[in-house]
Amino acid sequence: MTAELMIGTDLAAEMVTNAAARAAKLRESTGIQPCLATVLVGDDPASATYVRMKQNRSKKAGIGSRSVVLPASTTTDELVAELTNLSNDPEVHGILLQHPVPSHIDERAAFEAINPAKDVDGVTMHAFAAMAFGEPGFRSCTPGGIMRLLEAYDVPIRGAHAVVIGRSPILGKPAGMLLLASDATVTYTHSRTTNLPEIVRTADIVVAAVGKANFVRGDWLKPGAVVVDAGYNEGNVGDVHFEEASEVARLITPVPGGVGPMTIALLLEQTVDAAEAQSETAVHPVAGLA
Ligand SMILES: Nc1nc(=O)c2c([nH]1)NC[C@@H]1CN(c3ccc(C(=O)N[C@@H](CCC(=O)O)C(=O)O)cc3)C=[N+]21
Repeated sequence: MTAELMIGTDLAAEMVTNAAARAAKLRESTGIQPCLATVLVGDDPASATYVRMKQNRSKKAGIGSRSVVLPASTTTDELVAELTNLSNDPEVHGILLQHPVPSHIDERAAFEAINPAKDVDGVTMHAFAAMAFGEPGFRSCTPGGIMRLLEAYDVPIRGAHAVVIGRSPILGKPAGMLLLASDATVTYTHSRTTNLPEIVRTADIVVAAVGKANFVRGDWLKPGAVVVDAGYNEGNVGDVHFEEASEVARLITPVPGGVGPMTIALLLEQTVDAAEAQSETAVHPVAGLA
């Protein structure tokens, strides 16, 4: 092991402490209790575990949570109706629809039913455009968390070659956009990419977001590369073969304790951002869009 660890746990704890303090202040000054609604469709046990983790962490930070659990047979229309209700509910400030939803549901249509002012998980087209244009706004939580981690470890991004492995709508694709907005040279790779190891070998920064355990091998890496493992495979296993990679990389995120806690910390931070913004625009929460 020669790489230094990029640890998310401590930074995430600091972010959650700050979010909790802001939540308490908002409560005292306005009586508003920041509230995150989570929506889980179907009964995938891993998804249920993640949602529970998000709720527990919210509660500890003094952020209220509302849990909506819908059967796997839920239709797109029914899910859209539920998300529209939450979007119009003045007591809910942030909405998280757990991904993935069952395959018969049009996930994009569901995401777009989330009021952009409450899109604290950064899943709408509105949020994506803001990330792509480098404008302020809610970040997809894992990509946003990754950027905060890279900043905390002073990783140079401008001019660096970042290779993103994976192009999912809330992970790989926005991660690449945020890196591009910070002046990285970004290469997107995915399941149809040919010569993947050769491309990864040219990367200064690798973001692994494919959802395949131990997929990225040590000999795919340029010596001294910065490796961000955004994988969350069964048993807390990342997308990067950690032991091999840590012999070659300069900096690497562990799994667990790397990107995961940053994801949840950003979710809570953005929920408080949303509650603060909505407290100032009580009638039309979607400032500028109403
Ligand atoms: N709309 C949506 N937004 C998401 O952000 C989202 C999602 N859907 N679907 C599922 C993935 C997965 N995800 C994780 C968050 C935290 C950890 C995490 O904190 N993991 C701990 C280990 C787990 C533990 O502590 O037990 C760690 O890495 O240290 C993992 C995975 C968010 N996701």
